Amino acid sequence: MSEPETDAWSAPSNEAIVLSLVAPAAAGGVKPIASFKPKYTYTIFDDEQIFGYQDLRVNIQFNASDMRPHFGLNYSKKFKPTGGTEATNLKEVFSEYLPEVAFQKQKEFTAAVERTRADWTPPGKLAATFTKGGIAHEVWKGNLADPAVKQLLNRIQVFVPLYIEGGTCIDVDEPESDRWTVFFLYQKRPVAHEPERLSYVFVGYSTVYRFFLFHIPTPPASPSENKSDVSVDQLDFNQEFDLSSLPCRTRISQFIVLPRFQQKGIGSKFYSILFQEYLNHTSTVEITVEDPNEAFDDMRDLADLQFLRQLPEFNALHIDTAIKLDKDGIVPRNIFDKAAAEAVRRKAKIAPRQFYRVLEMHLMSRLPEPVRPGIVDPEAGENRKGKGVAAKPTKEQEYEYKLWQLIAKKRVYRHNKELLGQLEVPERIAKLEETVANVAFDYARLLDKAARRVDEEDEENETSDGDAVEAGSKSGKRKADEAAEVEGEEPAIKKRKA
Ligand SMILES: CC(=O)SCCNC(=O)CCNC(=O)[C@H](O)C(C)(C)COP(=O)(O)OP(=O)(O)OC[C@H]1O[C@@H](n2cnc3c(N)ncnc32)[C@H](O)[C@@H]1OP(=O)(O)O
Repeated sequence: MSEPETDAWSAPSNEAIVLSLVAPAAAGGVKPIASFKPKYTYTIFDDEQIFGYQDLRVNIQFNASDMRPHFGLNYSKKFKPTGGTEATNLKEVFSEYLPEVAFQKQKEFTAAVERTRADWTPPGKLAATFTKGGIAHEVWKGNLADPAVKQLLNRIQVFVPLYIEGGTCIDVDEPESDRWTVFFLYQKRPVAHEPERLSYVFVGYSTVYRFFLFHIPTPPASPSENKSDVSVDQLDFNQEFDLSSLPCRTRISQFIVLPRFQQKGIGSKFYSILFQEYLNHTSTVEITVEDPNEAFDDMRDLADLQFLRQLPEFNALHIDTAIKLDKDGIVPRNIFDKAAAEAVRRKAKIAPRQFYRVLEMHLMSRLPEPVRPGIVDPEAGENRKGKGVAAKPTKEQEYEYKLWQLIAKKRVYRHNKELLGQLEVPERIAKLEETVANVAFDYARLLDKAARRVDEEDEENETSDGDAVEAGSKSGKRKADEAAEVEGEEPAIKKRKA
């Protein structure tokens, strides 16, 4: 028997799968609000190919409000099982990612969408509202221990493998599920046939995990002091105490804005709301992000820069040009006021590496114009001001630039110590120079974005359940091929920024 012509029976999974948000249609049935294709399917299908169908379309529909899913298949021909080869069982594959309700009949799904209650609201509690592009948005916050939050998360987790490279779904049944907080982002849109009524349209979500911090206790100066120094030994597990009041590190784990809603400033706003939420949260000592990708990194860098620049004590940080460099080449400790910087960092609850990167970016933006790195390609041998003729810097300006480079070199060296330590000294120096040039290029790119940003947010009304201070920003693509980190701990080398 001849082998099946696999090409004729294979379909690229990124093309064959179509996800859509639907709402009740005026004349009955459902109507699509938005459709989009997955970005990644390699964790689900080998070589991102689905075998065994012709003219295949995998339709995954979601009721735009409660996100009840429906899995549907369309194809013109299915491969007949031959000698152990058979068509991929798509229902079986997707049952790992979608809840059981997704596999009910289309008419049951349609009836459920039609039945959506007019007063339906997302689970949890309303945490913040904002307006973007004239559309009202709401952020709802709930704990994973809440069955309604768990149900909604179960329905949308399929977006993790489809949109986050290397992302993994949360085990919603894990014993300590109450450590997860989920933020759901919704738009409120007028219903087509009843324009005076608004209905919820799911836009994205984020999950946040709480790590408790157990420190070796340092004796407090007074009994009332030192809320954050808690030792496991000090806790009396026979007594009832509120775990949620313990100091913690809060980690943004997954963060998704659906494709239809991207590139509109919505992700930046959502991040700022989360950041503000935990800035106001007394138990949170530090806000970190789990393995961010380049787009998220850019969004966060700009948001953090914008937020920090609102703090006078951050703006007061500067390069101390009076500092003298030792002949032995040891980098002085206080090129900027380290104690003051650390105080700002703690107040802003930003993890050390992220904070000191943003500070470097800010200090670079304050360098005198003739020495300030611009958007040039260091690998193309362009000078730091690009191909144009740069004004000649003074000696003092050159010295300030050198001090800035030393700050960046010291951090980059510490961050990549192991890797750089394997190189011979001349190579090590060259690699460090090259990395810092790339870092400067990346900062220049981000600073350019920050400067060009038209901040529409002031004209938009916004409220939140806490004090509404925003750190909104936009996003972009990152270039550096450098180190990654588990924030708050020492980093491992990974494709990210230095
Ligand atoms: C911790 C983690 O989960 S890491 C994984 C992050 N998640 C993903 O990668 C999943 C898929 N991607 C996404 O969910 C989204 O693309 C995100 C979250 C990364 C970014 O969300 P977005 O809503 O697109 O961000 P936002 O719109 O604020 O910024 C993106 C771009 O839009 C631009 N933009 C901002 N406001 C506007 C606006 N009003 N109009 C047009 N463009 C705008 C920004 O300048 C930015 O441009 P850039 O790409 O040149 O920098």
